[in-house]
Amino acid sequence: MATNSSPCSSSSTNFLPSSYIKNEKTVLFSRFVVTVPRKSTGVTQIHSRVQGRKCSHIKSSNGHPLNAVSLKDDGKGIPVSEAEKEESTLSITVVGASGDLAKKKIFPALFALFYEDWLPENFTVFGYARTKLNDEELRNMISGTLTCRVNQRENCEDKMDQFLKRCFYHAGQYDSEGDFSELDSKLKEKEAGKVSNRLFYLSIPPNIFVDVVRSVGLRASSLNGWTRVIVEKPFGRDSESSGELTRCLKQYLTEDQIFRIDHYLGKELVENLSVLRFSNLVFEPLWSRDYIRNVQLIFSEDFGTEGRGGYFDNYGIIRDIMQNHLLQILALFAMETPVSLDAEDVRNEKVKVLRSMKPLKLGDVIVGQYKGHSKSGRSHPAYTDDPTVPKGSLTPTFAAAALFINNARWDGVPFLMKAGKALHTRRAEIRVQFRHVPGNLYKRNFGTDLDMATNELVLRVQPDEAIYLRINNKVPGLGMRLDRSDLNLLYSARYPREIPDAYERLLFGCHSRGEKVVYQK
Ligand SMILES: NC(=O)C1=CN([C@@H]2O[C@H](COP(=O)(O)OP(=O)(O)OC[C@H]3O[C@@H](n4cnc5c(N)ncnc54)[C@H](OP(=O)(O)O)[C@@H]3O)[C@@H](O)[C@H]2O)C=CC1
Ligand SMILES: O=C1O[C@H](COP(=O)(O)O)[C@@H](O)[C@H](O)[C@H]1O
Repeated sequence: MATNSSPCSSSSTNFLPSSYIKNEKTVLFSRFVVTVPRKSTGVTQIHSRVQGRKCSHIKSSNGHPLNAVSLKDDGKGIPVSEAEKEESTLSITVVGASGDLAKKKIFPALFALFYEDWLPENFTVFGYARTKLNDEELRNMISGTLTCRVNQRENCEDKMDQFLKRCFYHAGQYDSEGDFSELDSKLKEKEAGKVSNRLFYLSIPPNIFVDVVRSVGLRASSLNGWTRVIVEKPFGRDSESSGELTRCLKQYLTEDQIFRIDHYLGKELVENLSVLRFSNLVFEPLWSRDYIRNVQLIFSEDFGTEGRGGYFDNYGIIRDIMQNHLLQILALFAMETPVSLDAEDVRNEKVKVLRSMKPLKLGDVIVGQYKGHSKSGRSHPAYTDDPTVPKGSLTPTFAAAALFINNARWDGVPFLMKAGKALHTRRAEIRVQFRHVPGNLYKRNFGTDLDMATNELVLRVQPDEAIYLRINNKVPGLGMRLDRSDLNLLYSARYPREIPDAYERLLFGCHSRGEKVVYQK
C-alpha cells in the first residue's frame, strides 16, 4: 500500500484495484472541466470590466489570479498586468509527441486553435519524446494529421506552413533532468526574454507522469510566468493510487498548476447537456424518478486496441471509459441545479451525486472481450491477437453496468452504462427513456409493446451530433394510426460550421482560462 513516506518515483507507484471516485472533485472552469482532490485550493469567479467589455477572471482562494501562478513563486502567484500579457509568450510542450494521442488529437487541436486565432500572438509548440527526430521530422510527422475546417479552407496551406514553422522538437528521456534542462534552454531561446508562460501536455503513459513532472518542475518551469501541466487519465487505478499520484505531483507543482482534464466534458453535446436542462422549462420538471424510467450512457467504438494494448491491458474498459468519461456525464446529468455556473458550485453538486451512489455490485455488471471474426471478406483480429496485448489476457474490452443513485430524485432509476471496443458502430449517446403514459387512451393503437410508445430523449454525442425527442403522433389521414417520430435538432443541419474537437476546447481553456470566450459574447 502506498504511504505518505513512500518515494515519488514511477516504480514506487503501487496501483491497487477498486473505485477511486471518492477522492476527487470536479471543477468546471467556465468552459472545461478538471478534477481536483478534495483539499485543493478553491476557485471563485469575479467579474470586472476591461476596456468596456465584461470579462471574468478566475481567482484562486489565495487571492491571486490563477493565470499568474508561477512554479518558482511557490504557488503564491504574481499578478500579471495587461501590458505584460501583450509581451508574454506561450510555449506548449507536448510530452510524448511521438504517440497516438499527440498525433491524432493534440497537434491537430493546436493547429485548429491557431487557425481560428485562439492562440496568443507569441506562441511556440515543442514536441518532446525519446524517439530521435529533428524539427523537420516532427513537422513531417504531424503535417499529415492537421486538417482544416470543412467550411473554412481558405489559406489553409499557408496557415499550416505558418503553424509548422512554430513547431520544434527535442528528444530526451522522461526521467532525465539534463534533457529537460536542454529543453528549457531551447524554450528560453524562443521566448526571447519575454514573460514566458509554459504549458506541458502529458501525452504519455501514466507510469511516467511523476518523472516528467519532477523534471519539468526542477528544470523546465518558467521563471517569470506561469507553468501548467495537463494530465488526462488514467489518474491512478483506485482511490489510493490516485491520492498517491496527487501527493507526488504536488511535490513539484501547486494544485493550481495541475489541470486534470476529461476530454468528454469538452464535447459539444456534453456541454449542451446542462444548457438543455437548465435553460428550457420543459425538461427540468420531468428530470426525476417520477417521469424517467432509465438513463443509458453508451460508448462504442468500431475499432479495437490496435497497438494500444500495452496501455489498455493494464486498465480495461471500465477504467478507460466508464469511471471517467461516462461517470462525468452521469454526474452532470443527475446533479441538482447548482447555485451558479461557477466551477466550485457545479463541482459541489456533482460530488453529491457521486457520494449518493450505491456501491456497484458484481451482479450488476457484465464484462466481455472481443473475439476475431471475418466480415465481407475482411478479417478482424481478436483482442488477444494484438501483439501489444499479453497472451491469454482476460482484460475486459466490453462492460455494461447498472448504477443507482440513492437520493430523492433518482431512487430506483437505473443508470445503465455500456462501453466497448471493436463493436459494430462508433457512437456515444445519452438516452433518456421516459415512463409509460398511465391509462394511455391510445394503447390499442400501439399493440402489446408499450415500450414502443414511450418517449425517449437522445443526446447523440458523436458522430452526427444531435438532440432528438421521440414522440408519438397521428399519421395524417382519415384513420387513426399512430406513428413514432423524432423532433430532431441535427447539428449539421442547424449549424453548418464544423464543431470544434473537445481537445481544442480543453487546451484553450487551460492556457486562457476561458477569458477570450467571455470577451467575445
Ligand atoms: N489515445 C487516446 O485516444 C487517448 C489517450 N489518453 C491518455 O493519453 C496518454 C497517451 O496516450 P497514447 O498517445 O495513446 O499513448 P502511447 O502509448 O502512444 O504513448 C505516447 C508516447 O509515450 C512514449 N512511451 C510509450 N510507452 C512508454 C513506456 N513504457 N515508457 C516510456 N515511454 C513510453 C512513446 O514515445 P517515445 O518512445 O518516443 O518516448 C509514445 O510515443 C495516456 O495517458 C492515455 O491514457 C487519454 C485519452 C485518449
Ligand atoms: O479516453 C479515451 O478515449 C478514446 C475515445 O475518444 P473519442 O473522443 O475519440 O471518442 C478511446 O479510444 C480511448 O481508448 C480512451 O483512452
